Amino acid sequence: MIQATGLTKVYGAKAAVDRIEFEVRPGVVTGFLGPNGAGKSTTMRMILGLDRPTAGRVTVGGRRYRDLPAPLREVGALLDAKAVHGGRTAYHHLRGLAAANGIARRRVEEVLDLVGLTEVADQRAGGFSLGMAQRLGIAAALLGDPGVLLFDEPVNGLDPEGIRWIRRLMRSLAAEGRTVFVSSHLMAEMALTAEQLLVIGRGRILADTTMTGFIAANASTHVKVRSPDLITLAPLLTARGWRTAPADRGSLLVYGVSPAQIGDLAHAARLRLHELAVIQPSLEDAFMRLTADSVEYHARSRDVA
Ligand SMILES: Nc1ncnc2c1ncn2[C@@H]1O[C@H](COP(=O)(O)OP(=O)(O)OP(=O)(O)O)[C@@H](O)[C@H]1O
Repeated sequence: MIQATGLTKVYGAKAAVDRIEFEVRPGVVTGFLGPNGAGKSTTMRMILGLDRPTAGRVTVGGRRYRDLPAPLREVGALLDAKAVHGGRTAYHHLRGLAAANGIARRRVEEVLDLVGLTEVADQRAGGFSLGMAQRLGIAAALLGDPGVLLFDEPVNGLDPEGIRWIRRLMRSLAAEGRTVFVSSHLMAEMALTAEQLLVIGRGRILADTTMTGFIAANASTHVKVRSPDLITLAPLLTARGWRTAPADRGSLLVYGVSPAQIGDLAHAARLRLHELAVIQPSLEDAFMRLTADSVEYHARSRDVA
């Protein structure tokens, strides 16, 4: 369990993290989302004792990181996969960490095997691809068999097989009763991995809820209508007070209405429908709507292709 109370970090005149309160519980994967500059890394760094809070506190299993007697056995973290001494082999990197933390040599072999690096254990980590470096970082996080795991952008640079592997790993670590806290900008991936969500914007908590609750609360289902008679159909839809938005060619999105209502309307007007589909909102839809006011650096729409 990770607990923050009144957690604050001020840089100069700016509060990067502003009196936040949260609990990250064991047994589920909790996603940590926020636009660029929202305060995610600062929060993770404070959890790991790498930054000192300006005010408030954050604890792991009831204790601040710096008060943990054997930190690696309590918390494992992947923050920056490339922050490895490049001249060392993967094995020696892990062996050094294990020795410094009183962890048996046998465990080094176990974690190498777990992340699929056994065959390259004797190669220098400096020559590793980003994907291999991510795996090595994960091996280091798992070394002390900790109950709490933090992953900052863990799927960066991974191929689809690697992404799927991480997703399964995180879910199985949570299913074993561990606390798994993961940040990512990849919404579709997060939607598949996390059950619980913590959303931050401009240093404040914007949402602390389940994945399904978050999407339901911040985005609505809508219906996609494709019709060769759209020119006639569209005004009939808006005349009913239904909000519409253009979709791809020859189709419209209609909000707050069922497919049956649209089908009946089209039938009564003797208009043809070629497609009528319920579109479930995505995590990205919900996230964009919730954080629209919290984004630090907006691209002006005409700057975007
Ligand atoms: N060492 C520092 N000195 C001054 N300002 C900082 C420092 N570290 C972070 N900040 C500022 O604090 C805010 C939060 O930054 P942080 O890196 O925690 O955001 P983030 O949510 O991790 O962003 P990203 O998604 O871009 O990684 C930003 O405005 C950032 O510029």
